[in-house]
Amino acid sequence: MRCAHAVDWVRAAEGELMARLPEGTLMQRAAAGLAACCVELLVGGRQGRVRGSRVLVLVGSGDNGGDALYAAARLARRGARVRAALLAPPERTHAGGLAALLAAGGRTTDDPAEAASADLVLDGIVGIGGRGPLREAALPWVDAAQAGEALVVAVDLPSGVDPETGAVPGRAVQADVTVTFGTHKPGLLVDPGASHAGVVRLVDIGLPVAPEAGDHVVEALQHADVAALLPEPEAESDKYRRGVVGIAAGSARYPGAAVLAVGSALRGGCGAVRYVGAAGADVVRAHPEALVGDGGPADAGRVQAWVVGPGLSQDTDAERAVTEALAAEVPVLVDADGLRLLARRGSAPANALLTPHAGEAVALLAGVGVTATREEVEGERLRYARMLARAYGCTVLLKGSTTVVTGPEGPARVNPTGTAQLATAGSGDVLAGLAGALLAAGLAPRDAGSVAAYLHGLAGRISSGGAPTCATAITAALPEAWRSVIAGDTDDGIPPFR
Ligand SMILES: NC(=O)C1=CN([C@@H]2O[C@H](COP(=O)(O)OP(=O)(O)OC[C@H]3O[C@@H](n4cnc5c(N)ncnc54)[C@H](O)[C@@H]3O)[C@@H](O)[C@H]2O)[C@@H](O)CC1
Ligand SMILES: [K+]
Repeated sequence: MRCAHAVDWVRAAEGELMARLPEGTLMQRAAAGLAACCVELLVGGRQGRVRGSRVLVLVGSGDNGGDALYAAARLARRGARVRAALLAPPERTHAGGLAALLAAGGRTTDDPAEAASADLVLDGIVGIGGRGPLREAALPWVDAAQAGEALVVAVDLPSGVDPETGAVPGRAVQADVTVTFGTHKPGLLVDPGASHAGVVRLVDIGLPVAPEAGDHVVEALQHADVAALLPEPEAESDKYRRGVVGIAAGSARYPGAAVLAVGSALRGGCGAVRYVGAAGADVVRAHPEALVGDGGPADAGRVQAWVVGPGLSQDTDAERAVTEALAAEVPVLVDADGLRLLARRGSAPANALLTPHAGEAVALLAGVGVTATREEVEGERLRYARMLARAYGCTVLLKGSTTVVTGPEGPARVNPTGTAQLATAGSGDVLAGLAGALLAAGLAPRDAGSVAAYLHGLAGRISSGGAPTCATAITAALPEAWRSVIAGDTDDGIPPFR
């Protein structure tokens, strides 16, 4: 599991550690890790070696600039031609770092053309002390670097990305690689910040970051974590013991949503799928193994979890389905039209899992008296997901370029497997059915939501392979995604936090 800690925690943990270590130890650990990563990139890059390669360091006024300068000094000692652009006045530039770089043969520069011709640009403008967008003085350098061929390596965090939220309030560095110290920062794991970070490398500087300590605020599952959560049939299992999921979805106008949700639920690890709603004939035709009833959730017989909402419409039958599913006293996943109906109530049972996209999140927020736009939700998805979880008193899975799953308390989970190819009609219905099946199989709402998002993202990648995909193909790829997780295949192929 990858964990991210809040900035205050990082500063406190660094303070405690620094008090026990000789001065400068942590910065040297950070700089050594950063330099090692740059060496690897330069050796693997167009120069094929460190000696003679051109490195430009963008240096801000804080310790982030210090890290960058010390790392650059190490590269200069190995023969790189290093230039430093000092973006802050000399008295606010890290003195020790600058002295080390000059002693190693590096020079300062005022010429942004250096950024255009560099092999590697180090962004040491701001780290966890950064607030707001890139400032004026940095722009010519960053523009030249991004227009050129250089690999852009962000030090701790791409400058211009909010460390806590991942918000990008204006211009920010677009990094190829981010080398972060001690722990991930939340802004690296959540879009839009995550999309600016490129591949994220973590350098251990000795902070006590074990997930078991529970000090982190954001976490991202990896293959092994998901494998440990997946339901597995036991020798004595039968379809009822494995769990039955009820699906109240689809309408005369949108039968496809029901067909898709049932199809993914059938591949989601529970024992049986019961369907109720207006699309029974279509569901049976597509999935003869589904159990189909004509009443509402209250007449459906026993299930271990409900999924209510995909393609349901918002008429009185739909309203009844939502009311009955919520009253069933089993975990209930509410999606799509179900969310619009739920917004009118302004609350949900504690074992509910709400799965809005940003637009539905806006409606849910309005239901509890909060006005926000879609763009605001997408810009600060951690904050709004948490706000919804607290207001409705249950677990919320906020879909989007980084899907966030969170309860009212505890770390938020962000999904690392997503791909823009998942933004296709019916994809949400597939996710809902899959998560509902996992709920019925006994996973807690947070686990069911995050495991479903993980598998759904993998299946999207498998079915896409870079080409457009569709909801039916995503469903068909779910077994392969599941197998790759339990086989312990490497998850290196997943660009981190994209
Ligand atoms: N605290 C520690 O023990 C360690 C800190 N480390 C490094 O130190 C960094 C934190 O250092 P600082 O606390 O000095 O903070 P930063 O270096 O992140 O930046 C703070 C400085 O930047 C200015 N600033 C804020 N927003 C800006 C913006 N948008 N544009 C330009 N300037 C802006 C502030 O006025 C302040 O002078 C970490 O990100 C990490 O790189 C590492 O060396 C590891 C150890
Ligand atoms: K930085």
